[in-house]
Amino acid sequence: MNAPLTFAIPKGRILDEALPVMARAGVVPEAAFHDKDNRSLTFACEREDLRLIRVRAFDVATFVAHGAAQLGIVGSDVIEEFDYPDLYAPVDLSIGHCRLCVAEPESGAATPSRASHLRVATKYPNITRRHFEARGIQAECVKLNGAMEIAPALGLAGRIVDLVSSGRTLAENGLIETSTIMQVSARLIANRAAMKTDPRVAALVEAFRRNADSETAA
Ligand SMILES: Nc1ncnc2c1ncn2[C@@H]1O[C@H](COP(=O)(O)OP(=O)(O)OP(=O)(O)O)[C@@H](O)[C@H]1O
Ligand SMILES: O=P(O)(O)OC[C@H]1O[C@H](OP(=O)(O)OP(=O)(O)O)[C@H](O)[C@@H]1O
Repeated sequence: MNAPLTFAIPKGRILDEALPVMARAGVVPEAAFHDKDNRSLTFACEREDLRLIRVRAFDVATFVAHGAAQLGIVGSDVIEEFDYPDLYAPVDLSIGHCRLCVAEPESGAATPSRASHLRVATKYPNITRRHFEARGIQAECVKLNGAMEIAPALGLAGRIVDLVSSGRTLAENGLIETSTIMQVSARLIANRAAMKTDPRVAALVEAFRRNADSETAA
C-alpha cells in the first residue's frame, strides 16, 4: 500500500465547522480524536490510507507548504500571510467567515492616518506591511500572537490589524474598525507537488470541490 496521506487541521475555532465538511468528502477521524483528554497529535481515519494531524492554525500552512502534510484546512488569512509558492488553495469551504481589519481607539488617540510611519500590533506583519506600503505608509509591526486589542490602550501601538467577526472584541476594548483589508474564509489547501504526483491528493481535492459546489448550488 502507498504511504498514508497526511491531512493537517487546525485545533482552534475552525475545527467544529470543518468536521462535517471533511466527513462529506470521506475524511472521518477515529473516535479518539473527539476525546478532549487525548494528547495525541496524530489520528487514524476511517480510510486506512489517511491520517490527521491536529496543529496550530498558522502551522497547518507550514506543514502543507513543505510537503510534511499533503492536504489541510486553514483560513485565507493564514494563506495570505505566508504566501507560500508551494501551497495550492483550490476550494473555498465557506466556513470560518470573518474579516481582517485595521482598528484604532475610538477616542481618536492614534497617530493621524496621513502619517508616513505608523506602529501596528498584529499577528499578520506581512499582510499589514503590504497593506500600508500600497498606501505609501511604512508600518512598523509589533508581532503579537493574540489579544491584540489591548495594545493601543497600553501604548504598545497606535493601531491593530486583527480578525473581526461580530465586532464585540473591538467594541469591548474601545476600538473602532477603520478599514477592511480582506474578507476571510477557510480553504482546502494542498501541496502543489503532491497534487501533481499523487492521484489520491487530486481525488480528495475533487471530492471537497464537488461538495463545495453542491453547497453553493443548494
Ligand atoms: N472571530 C472569528 N470568527 C471567525 N473565524 C475566525 C475568527 N477568529 C479566527 N477565525 C479563523 O480561525 C482561524 C484560527 O483562529 P483561532 O482563533 O483558532 O486561532 P488561534 O487561537 O489564534 O490559533 P492558535 O492558538 O493556533 O495560534 C483564523 O486563522 C481565522 O481564519
Ligand atoms: O469580532 P469578534 O466576534 O469579537 O471576534 C474577533 C476575535 O476573535 C479572534 O480571537 P480569538 O477569540 O480566536 O482569540 P485570540 O485573541 O486568542 O486569537 C480575533 O483575534 C479577535 O480577537
